[in-house]
Amino acid sequence: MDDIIVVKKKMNTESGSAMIVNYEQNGQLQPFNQVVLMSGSKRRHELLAFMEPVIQVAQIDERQIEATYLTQYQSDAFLPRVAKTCCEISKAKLSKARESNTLYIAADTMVVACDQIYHKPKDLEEAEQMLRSYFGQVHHVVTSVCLKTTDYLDVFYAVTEVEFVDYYPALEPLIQSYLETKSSLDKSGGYGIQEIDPRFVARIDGDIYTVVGLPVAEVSRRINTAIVK
Ligand SMILES: Cc1cn([C@H]2C[C@H](O)[C@@H](COP(=O)(O)OP(=O)(O)OP(=O)(O)O)O2)c(=O)[nH]c1=O
Repeated sequence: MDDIIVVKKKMNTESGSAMIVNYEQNGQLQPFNQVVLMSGSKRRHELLAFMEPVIQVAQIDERQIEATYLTQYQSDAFLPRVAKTCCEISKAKLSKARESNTLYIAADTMVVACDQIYHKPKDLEEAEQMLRSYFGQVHHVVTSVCLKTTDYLDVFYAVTEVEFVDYYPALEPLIQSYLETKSSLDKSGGYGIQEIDPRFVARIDGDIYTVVGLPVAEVSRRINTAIVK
């Protein structure tokens, strides 16, 4: 993709990596009388509840798509390479979305830490390794979004930078009690920013809802803008 455009780069951070980037745009949003959110994520359901969406879940092989596009984008720096790959996963979630008068929405969230993609942990041991690796470090959370009506496609990604505090021993019981909840297991990167102890977090640079799984203000803005056009 040569036509990647940085739409917004509002955050004046040291690394300047909190941003929203267009990936693919075609056509104009058409009138719709229902919204379908293609996601099994409870967080996304809550964040988009104001649109009263119908919920469907796409069955796709995310790891296969990931392998294909990480190869295709291998000349990019790691973060945009992952983010573009993440966009392809969101697109794939809508590949069978064909009903007319319907706005389809899909998203995908990936955590990039230590130059790796952190997926959902396979067990609590992996969740613990992921969680501990964040302390004293900066990592990035990418959420891609695909908006689709019959002749309209808008795919973009948002990046939020998250910094955890340096580890200190008094955090230990807080880490343990978070892991005991087991709620890390269904989350990319093994944690939920909305549920970890707030003392873990030193800084969030970007939209916190990008971390939770859907940059909902940007979604809402794009839909409204498209309607006005
Ligand atoms: C990093 C992070 C992720 N998450 C969640 C959001 C997503 O539900 C999940 C990322 O996995 P995804 O594969 O993006 O989504 P999903 O499998 O839950 O749902 P679907 O593919 O059907 O849309 O991690 C949080 O809730 N909080 C966080 O801080």
